[in-house]
Amino acid sequence: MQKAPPVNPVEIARIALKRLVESRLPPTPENYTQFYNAIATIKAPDDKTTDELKQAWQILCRLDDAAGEVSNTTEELLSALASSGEHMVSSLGELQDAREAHRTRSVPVEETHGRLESLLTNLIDSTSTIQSTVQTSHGDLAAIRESMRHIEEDLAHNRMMLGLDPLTGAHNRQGFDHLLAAEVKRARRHTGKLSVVILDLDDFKLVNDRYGHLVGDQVLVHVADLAKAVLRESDALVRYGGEEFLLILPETDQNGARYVIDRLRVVAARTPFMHRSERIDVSFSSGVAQLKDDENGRALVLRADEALYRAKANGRGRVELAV
Ligand SMILES: Nc1nc2c(ncn2[C@@H]2O[C@H](COP(=O)(O)OP(=O)(O)OP(=O)(O)O)[C@@H](O)[C@H]2O)c(=O)[nH]1
Repeated sequence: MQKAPPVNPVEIARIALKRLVESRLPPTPENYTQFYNAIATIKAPDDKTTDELKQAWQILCRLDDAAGEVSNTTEELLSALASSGEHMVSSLGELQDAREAHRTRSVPVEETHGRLESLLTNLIDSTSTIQSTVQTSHGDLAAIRESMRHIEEDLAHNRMMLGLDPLTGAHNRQGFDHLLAAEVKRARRHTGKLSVVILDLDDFKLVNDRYGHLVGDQVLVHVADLAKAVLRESDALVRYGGEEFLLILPETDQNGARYVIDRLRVVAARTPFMHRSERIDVSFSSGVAQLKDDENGRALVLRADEALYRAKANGRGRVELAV
């Protein structure tokens, strides 16, 4: 699988930093800006597939919202119809009583009596027609409500699949924005603790070159599985780039995040990927950032990315904490 082209400023900033490190220029703001602008110009988001995916994602979210609203409205309609149905049944009874009372009273005016009786009969007829319509609509709406429930389930499933990377089963970039925004919000409401780790496999190109892309893919799946085993239920694993993963760690400070990385390193060393009885060891570099007050998700990820590139520049296989 090829690395997706950059689609947002964080991605562009990430590549700019990488190129800056590779070119061995001092990381001054001027140099950074120059690289950023150059890359933003060259690598504008032009990948149709990614754009289409993004649109499909947005449509799905909107559809999901709309389905929720229709479902609520239907529910309200159902209860309104049920109560007005009850109303009609009781007025029907009242009308019948009135007709009965009128009949039993000896009213001499025959004509008035006749008119009144036919009026009451009409009223009874129309009320009973409305009542049977209400009954039919009630059945129809109940059926619509049931199919809406199925659509909601399908949409939820599609949205989940759209947010997952098909190779590793980790969340993909599409699902990531949504997840991170939700976790930043949650952190603000609770303890405020949230850390993000970006993890990049070292010299992964060598694995592909030596064993082929398919084996490279299997190694990526292996690493994702190890990460999933190490993470808590509430943590999220994102396939952030080709051979890059991002961990969202709620309720976790920098030290906790570092602990998670160390655990993953130990587990990866103990459980190497085996290819035809040959051991393929993977090492990774990582950058950790803990959410600051008044910082948004993008800025948090950018700081983790900067830390990652320091880890790469300082010799690989290491973890660096963001400043
Ligand atoms: N098999 C496989 N390889 C991938 C995938 N996505 C990216 N890659 C490969 O990952 C490699 C990344 O290479 P580089 O960016 O040079 O990084 P690296 O070799 O890991 O070296 P450093 O990151 O600098 O330590 C390339 O060979 C990509 O083809 C994928 O989905 N499957």
